[in-house]
Amino acid sequence: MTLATSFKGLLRRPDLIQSQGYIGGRWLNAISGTDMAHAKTPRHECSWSSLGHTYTVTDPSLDTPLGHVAAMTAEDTHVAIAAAEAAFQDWKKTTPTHRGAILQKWDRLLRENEADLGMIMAKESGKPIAEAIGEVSYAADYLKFFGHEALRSEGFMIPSHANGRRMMALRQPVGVCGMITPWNFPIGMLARKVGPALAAGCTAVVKPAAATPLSALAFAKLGEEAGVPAGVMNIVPSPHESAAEIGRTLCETPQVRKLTFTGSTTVGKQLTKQCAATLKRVSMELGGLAPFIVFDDADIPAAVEGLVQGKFRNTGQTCVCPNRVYVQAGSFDAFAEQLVARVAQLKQGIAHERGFDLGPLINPGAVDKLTGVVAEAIAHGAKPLLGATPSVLGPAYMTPTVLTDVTPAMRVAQEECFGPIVALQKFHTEDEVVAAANATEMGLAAYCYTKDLGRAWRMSENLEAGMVGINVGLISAVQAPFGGIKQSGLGREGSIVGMEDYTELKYVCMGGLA
Ligand SMILES: NC(=O)C1=CN([C@@H]2O[C@H](COP(=O)(O)OP(=O)(O)OC[C@H]3O[C@@H](n4cnc5c(N)ncnc54)[C@H](OP(=O)(O)O)[C@@H]3O)[C@@H](O)[C@H]2O)C=CC1
Ligand SMILES: O=C(O)CCCC(=O)O
Repeated sequence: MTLATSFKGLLRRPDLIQSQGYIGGRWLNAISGTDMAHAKTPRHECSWSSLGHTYTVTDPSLDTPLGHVAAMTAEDTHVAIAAAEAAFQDWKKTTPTHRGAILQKWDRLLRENEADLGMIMAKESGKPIAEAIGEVSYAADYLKFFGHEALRSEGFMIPSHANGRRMMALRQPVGVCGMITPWNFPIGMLARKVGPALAAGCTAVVKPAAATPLSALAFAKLGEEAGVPAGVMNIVPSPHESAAEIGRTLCETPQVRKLTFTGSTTVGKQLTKQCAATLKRVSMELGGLAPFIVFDDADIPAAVEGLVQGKFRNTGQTCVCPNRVYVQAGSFDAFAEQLVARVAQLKQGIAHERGFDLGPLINPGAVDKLTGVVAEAIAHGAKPLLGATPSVLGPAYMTPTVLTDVTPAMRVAQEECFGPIVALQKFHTEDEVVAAANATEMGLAAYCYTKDLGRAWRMSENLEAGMVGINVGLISAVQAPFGGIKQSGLGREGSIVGMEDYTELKYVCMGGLA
């Protein structure tokens, strides 16, 4: 199966499908690399050809291969870093207006091609097509927002401590930035990192997730058309087997001055350690275990709807998805009943076909892992109100599942469950639920439904999370600072602070003045 055949008739612009990496403004095959024919993961099986190493990208909806993409390695990454370092010398000298205009054009190109980009994303990631197109628009919003923010990266004057001196702080770009992005938001997370980096005058080397290189390469293709100069953004697609060596290269190469990562906490910690040797700046957007708390005084139908929107976004594969649902005893039964009725209405099917709310998970392995978590919960006393049965749709599908009688010790309440599982726990008092919600090392998002204004403020202040939704289940927005506390991450992306991590503040003291 070739990429051209897989996408035949599905795209207005078939040229958005790129199978080569993008380095120094050129579309390149993998240099060569190790012989990956013996790679352990059959889903990313690699092959050798005159075109260089390639690996297979899969459609999780149909469980079929889509085609082959360049299997780049550390060797290609070094070339990309050198290209980014060379490009930085000119890019940092361009005006913010110039950089902003390129980002604005890129924003427009993303919107013009949203149907094609959505299709590419739906095919390789299994994200339902309407949601995938929504993500393209979300990504474009980041480019637009940081296109404007480029003009606002201001330093400041400092009142001098001595006559004849002037003191100021300049904002300057950090330099080459390494970026490692996940499969669950294949374009959104790229735009959230590349937008502020380029706006600040930095250059980038991106390692997209193995499962979703096509979205990243199509994004780069439109960046090229928008006028992003050669070497300013480089994309190094690779199979999972090369992730560790590429990650280490980005972390340990001194010319890379910053690393930004979105993904699991385990990998984030490893990358942070690897960055220590060169004392690199790091931004980490890691796993969540979000509590979703419903008080008796809440609008129960609104809370049910908020939970369904938040939990089932991207078929439950979002770091801010509610993971532990706490409902107060007085409304527990009504909430559970309404929830089950609502979840039963969700339609699941082939991601690139219209009309489905849920798609497959990223791969059959993810289904196996979550099936084990659900089975363990049931073995320890949890009761399925819905689902918990194998899907007939294919190996990467998981039936939407609602469990009750969940206890804090169960894995379903302890581990980030990237899938369509709702785990219900009952609580009695505000103090009890705040303690339970905070009893974790994770602190990304938290949600609370209540009509009591005092309680809304207390919960906003007492929940240990980087982001809190009160009476709302979807909180992501380009204007909002996105990020976690505790072991959910370091730094904030998006919003008016989103460029700070890509700039250095340089203090200048000028003496000998009258
Ligand atoms: N916070 C979030 O938004 C996300 C959280 N997760 C959580 O992590 C779980 C596992 O998902 P998974 O995709 O494996 O997440 P990972 O953290 O493994 O993957 C995220 C990114 O990191 C890369 N990566 C993997 N291993 C290394 C490494 N040793 N060094 C450098 N980069 C590496 C991946 O590349 P490659 O794809 O080639 O392996 C991908 O680009 C999910 O079930 C979910 O719980 C996952 C994705 C996003
Ligand atoms: O799950 C993630 O990796 C990021 C969440 C996307 C968003 O809500 O902005």
